[in-house]
This record gives sequence, C-alpha cells and structure tokens, in this order.
Amino acid sequence: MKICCIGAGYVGGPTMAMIAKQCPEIAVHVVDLNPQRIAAWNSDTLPIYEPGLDEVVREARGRNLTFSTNVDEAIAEADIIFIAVNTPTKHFGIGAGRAANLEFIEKCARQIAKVSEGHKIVVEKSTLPVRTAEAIKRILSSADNGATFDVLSNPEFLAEGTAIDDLLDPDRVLIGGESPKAVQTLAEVYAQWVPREKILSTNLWSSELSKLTANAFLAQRVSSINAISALCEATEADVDEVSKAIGTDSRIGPKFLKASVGFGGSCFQKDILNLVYLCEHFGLREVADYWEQVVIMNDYQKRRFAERICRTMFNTVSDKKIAILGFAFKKDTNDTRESAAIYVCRDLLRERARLVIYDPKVEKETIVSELLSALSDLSGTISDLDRELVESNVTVVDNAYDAAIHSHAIALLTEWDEFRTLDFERIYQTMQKPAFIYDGRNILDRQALRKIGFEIFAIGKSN
Ligand SMILES: NC(=O)c1ccc[n+]([C@@H]2O[C@H](COP(=O)([O-])OP(=O)(O)OC[C@H]3O[C@@H](n4cnc5c(N)ncnc54)[C@H](O)[C@@H]3O)[C@@H](O)[C@H]2O)c1
Ligand SMILES: O=c1ccn([C@@H]2O[C@H](COP(=O)(O)OP(=O)(O)O[C@H]3O[C@H](CO)[C@@H](O)[C@H](O)[C@H]3O)[C@@H](O)[C@H]2O)c(=O)[nH]1
Repeated sequence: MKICCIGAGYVGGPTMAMIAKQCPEIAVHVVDLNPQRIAAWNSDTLPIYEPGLDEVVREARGRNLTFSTNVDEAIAEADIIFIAVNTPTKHFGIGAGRAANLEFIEKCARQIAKVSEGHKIVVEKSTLPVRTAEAIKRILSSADNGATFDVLSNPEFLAEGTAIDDLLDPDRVLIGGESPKAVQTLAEVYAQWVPREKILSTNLWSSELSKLTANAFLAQRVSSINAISALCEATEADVDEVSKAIGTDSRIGPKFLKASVGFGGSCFQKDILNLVYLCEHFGLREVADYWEQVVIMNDYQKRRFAERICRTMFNTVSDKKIAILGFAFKKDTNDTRESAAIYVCRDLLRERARLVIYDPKVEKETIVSELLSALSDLSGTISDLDRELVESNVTVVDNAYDAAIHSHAIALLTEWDEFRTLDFERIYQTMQKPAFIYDGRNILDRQALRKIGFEIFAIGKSN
C-alpha cells in the first residue's frame, strides 16, 4: 500500500512519521509546496520541535518515509491521500475574521482530480467546517480521466508538545465516511498499533463536526477557569485551589483547568471562530454568540494581563525594561501561532515598554515577524512608527538570566520547565528595584520569591 500526505506541517509531518514507523510495509510520501520545509524534513534539523519526533523520523526516513515537493507524482502513486494542509481563518471577503479559508483544501482536491487514475481514498486530515466533504466530492467527481474516489474524514486530535505520545496512544481515532470498505481500509492502517475499540467510525458530518466541537469544549474550559481567575483576584479566592476543588468532581475532571494568560495555538481560536461562522450561516444566532464568548473571554484575559502589569508598575511601563520569559504558545513547542505572548508584548510595546525576550525554542525572526504582524492593521500594513517600536524596543536574547539583567519586571508567558528552576536569587540581584514578577502560568513559588524580595503577581491570586 502507498500513502501520500499533502502538507508537511505540524500535523502532516508527525502523523505520517508515526504511520511509517508503525507500518513498515506501507510506503509513506509526504509532500509540500514549500521547498525549505521539505529540505528541513530531510535534514538533521526538523522544521518543527516536538519531543521524540527526531527518533521517529530517523527510524522511518529513507526506509518507508519520504519527504518531497513532487506533489503530482505522490498523488498519482498513492492508494490513500491525506490532505493535511492549513485551514487558517479567512482574512478577506465574505466571512473575514471567522470563516476558514478553504482555498488550500480546494486546490488539493483539484490537483488530486487532475492527476489521479484508478480508485483512491481521499482523507480529510485538516480541520474543516462540517460538510466540506461534500464540496471535495463534487470537485473530485469532475475528474475526467475515469478516476473514482471515496472521501473520508479523519480529524487529528494531537496536541503540540505531546504529539508523539498522542499519536502513539491516542484517546481515539475518528473515521467518518460513507463507504464501509474505505473506512475499513483506513482503520486497518491505524489498527497496526491502536486498539480496535479506540477506532470510532461515524458518518462524515459527525466526524467533521466532532473535531470543531472537541476544540470548542477544550477552549471553553480554559476560558471558564480564566473567567473565574478574574473573580479570584477580586475576592482573595485562589484559582488553583478552585480548580483543584472542582476538578476532583469526577463529572468535571481535572484536565484543562489551568488558569493562564490565555490560550494560544493555531487551532482553538480559529476553530471556534469557524464554528461561530457556521452557526451564523445556519441562522443559529444564540449558538454563535454562546461559542464566540469563549474567544472574547480569551482576548479579555490577555489584555487584562498586560493592563495589570502597567497598573501595578505605578501606571507606566514607558521606557521600563521588561524581561519576557517564553514566547511559544505552550511549552515543548517552537510554535508561536496565536501565542498569548504576542498580544501581551504588543500591548506593552504600545505602552512604550522595552522588551527583552527569551524563549528556548523560538527564533528571533519568528518573534519579530509575529510582533510586526500583531501591530499591523487589517490590510497587513505596518506603520513606520510600529516598525520603529519593534526595532528599537525589542531585543531577543538566548537565556533567561541575560533577559532579566537591569529589568524592572519579568513576565513569564510560557510554562517551559527550565523557568521553574531558575536561580531567582541571582536574577533578583541583577534587576532594578522594586523587582516585579508576573507569572502568567502560575508555575513559580510565590512564597519563595517574596522572601527574596520580589513583588509577585500571578493569575487568579489576589496577593
Ligand atoms: N497544529 C496542530 O496541532 C493541529 C492539530 C490537529 C489538527 N490541525 C489541523 O491540521 C491542519 C494543518 O495544520 P498544521 O498545523 O499542520 O499546518 P501547517 O501550516 O503547519 O502546515 C500546512 C502545510 O501545508 C502546505 N500546503 C498548503 N497548500 C498546499 C498544497 N496545495 N500542496 C502542498 N502543500 C500545501 C503548506 O506549505 C504547509 O507546509 C489544519 O487544518 C489544522 O487546523 C492542526
Ligand atoms: O488548562 C489549560 C490547558 C491549555 N491551556 C492553553 O491552551 C492552549 C492550547 O493548548 P493544547 O490544547 O494543549 O495545545 P494544542 O496543540 O493547541 O492542541 C489543541 O488543538 C489541537 C489542534 O486542533 C487539537 O488537535 C488538540 O486536541 C487540542 O488540545 C495553550 O496555549 C495552552 O497553554 C491553558 O491555558 N490551560
């Protein structure tokens, strides 16, 4: 059997590497339009940082795992074609700011229709609005070379930072489709390492909608506890104690109740906005409003964090040096898409703070480009003033101690493990006084820091 995957990103790369590792008899060919990305997949420095990924790729690459830009060839040879391209929020035209941009999906479907012969199974791996498979089927059925297709939905539930564990031992694999034979063929691939009872099959539309719904529920939990964190700060309740108290109720459960500076990542916001757009499309105004509130609350949480920094530093951060620890949207990834850090830094820059940023895995170019795009207007134009703000007020350094030297405050925005064990005595000596710490992840020992002399503010703690 031959598998092709279109899209060598955070999903296509790790997912296909795992299939290739677990199924040595299947030839897996991952293709992408981006030659730099493909070159990186073929090198010793993979394009994404993910614990355990290097080993999996090293085992299968060259044996039954290939990365290339030969999209047509890979499609033509494959029995199963996964589509794992990006489906970002649309930034133009109808549905701008909400709907998913399906341009890349449609281009893949047209290309598959053009170069395929015989019978192929086409698998939606990307996260898509419910009923996208209908459009894909229409496009594929226009193929004029006699090719036939089954379309399946097989959404991916991996989380970044734990992708390899999630792929090795998933809570479930979901396959939606109309043809039992096609569903069975794909299920056989996963059954090489996933227990049968964890492979669920549903109709196409339930599968597509389950992915959006799963992300909406997860993000809703984070926004719910973050909403409570604001109330904790006003009432001397402690959000971590509240989380623990409610999470021990087996009906609620303990996961995804960690209050934070706000959720980030390429998926939660995009997928909820997509759900909101779908609800509006179907005339379900109240349902749309209900889910939109999850994103509104998240924006509030990020804004609130930056405002608290300004307020508690005597109402001005202008010309003050703030060390930013962490820029990725969570630990153990180099992904910065929609990271809360971007928006906190943007707001601080607008207050004319000087930022010294350190993240163990994020490159300087990525940080600068994220900040410039956060400061740009809707059309993507960056004013000279904003460009100047970033050029003069942002420094990126390669360790936390250098970031903290002479700073007035530290804002911890990503929960990297190395930040837990920093020598804060040493850091305190090098900082301006009073020395402030804003813990956006609630991972630091507040008592110990206070003993050293820090003024510490954490999420959902009223000091
Ligand atoms: N990132 C995650 O953790 C995650 C998890 C589950 C689901 N998803 C979903 O999976 C999809 C992919 O996400 P991602 O994070 O891997 O995106 P990504 O941007 O990292 O990767 C997508 C890749 O597709 C390539 N591409 C786009 N159009 C192409 C075409 N016509 N031919 C060949 N290559 C093309 C791009 O060059 C890019 O490298 C999205 O729908 C996302 O919502 C993402
Ligand atoms: O209790 C929590 C849990 C998460 N977060 C934040 O929420 C964001 C998302 O975290 P997580 O869900 O762990 O990472 P993602 O890689 O975005 O994974 C989500 O999005 C993927 C893409 O659709 C799905 O496949 C996954 O199942 C889903 O967890 C991050 O900023 C986290 O810091 C919190 O603030 N508190």
